[in-house]
Amino acid sequence: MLPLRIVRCVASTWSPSPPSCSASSPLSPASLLRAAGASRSRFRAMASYSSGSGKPQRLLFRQLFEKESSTYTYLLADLGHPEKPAVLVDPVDKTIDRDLTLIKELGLKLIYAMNTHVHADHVTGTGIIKGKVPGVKSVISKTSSAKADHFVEHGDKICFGDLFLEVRATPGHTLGCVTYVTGDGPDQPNPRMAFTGDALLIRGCGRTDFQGGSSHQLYHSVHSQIFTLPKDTLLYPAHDYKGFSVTTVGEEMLYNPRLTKDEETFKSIMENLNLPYPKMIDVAVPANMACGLQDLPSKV
Ligand SMILES: N[C@@H](CCC(=O)N[C@@H](CSS)C(=O)NCC(=O)O)C(=O)O
Repeated sequence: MLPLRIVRCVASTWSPSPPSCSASSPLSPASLLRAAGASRSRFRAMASYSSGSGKPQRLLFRQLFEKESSTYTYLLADLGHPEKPAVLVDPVDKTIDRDLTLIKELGLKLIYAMNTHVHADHVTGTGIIKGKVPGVKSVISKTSSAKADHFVEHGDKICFGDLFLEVRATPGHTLGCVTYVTGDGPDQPNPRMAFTGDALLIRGCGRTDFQGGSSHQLYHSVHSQIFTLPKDTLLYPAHDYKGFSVTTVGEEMLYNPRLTKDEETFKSIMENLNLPYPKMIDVAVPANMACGLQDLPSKV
């Protein structure tokens, strides 16, 4: 377990011209913060898999679903980098083989298996992935107090190739929840994309009745860290129970039935959800505090 931070930004506000990254040596600060210099003509040859503006994008993006817990896992990779470095956000133990087969078929190099928070309804796939793919590092927020290889905090950047994700602290569903947001810059995905975990669900939000949850914190997290993103930012939650797959900041600011209300009304809504505890909570939380069997021997 290394206390190594992935990249620490000097301030919690985002630079308009963020540094570019490279995954050739993912943990070296020099490669993580390499000055922008990649050839734009190289980008034009890349296939576009993201829902961008028509301009060819270097991001490969896949939304993957685990149906028992209604969990979304996200695969992102930099196709513009020779190694095609990739990250998985919120992998689930039950769908690891599917995800790793896809990564292999697409010729990607998985470097980080990341969690938005300590999940209560399913066991994360990060620990088992580490055992199956040598070199993959697990990532979770420091505030979560869970085990992982790397702990991130608000303001950090997680680089894969020349793309990166910003870390935004969005506590409220749990104390350690973070939202990962694609970078702000000319060669980063446009529109931006935010992986909100359980902080913001489509037309809903994460419950706040256990794991250090707080409706006060969640209200302020969403309003200060998610609703301040550009309105066309695509929002991808960790769960959906209604058949939705993606939303936008603008859409949720208009139509989210909880977070469009004033804070007192929001608190009252959250106090009266009356949801049963997740079926797997007693298994999932202890396992996920160890990042899902973090220290399994390799080649499980
Ligand atoms: N029935 C499911 C758990 C459903 C649930 O509680 N979902 C959580 C996110 S996973 S901890 C939640 O925050 N839901 C908010 C909502 O409004 O539904 C199970 O037993 O696993």
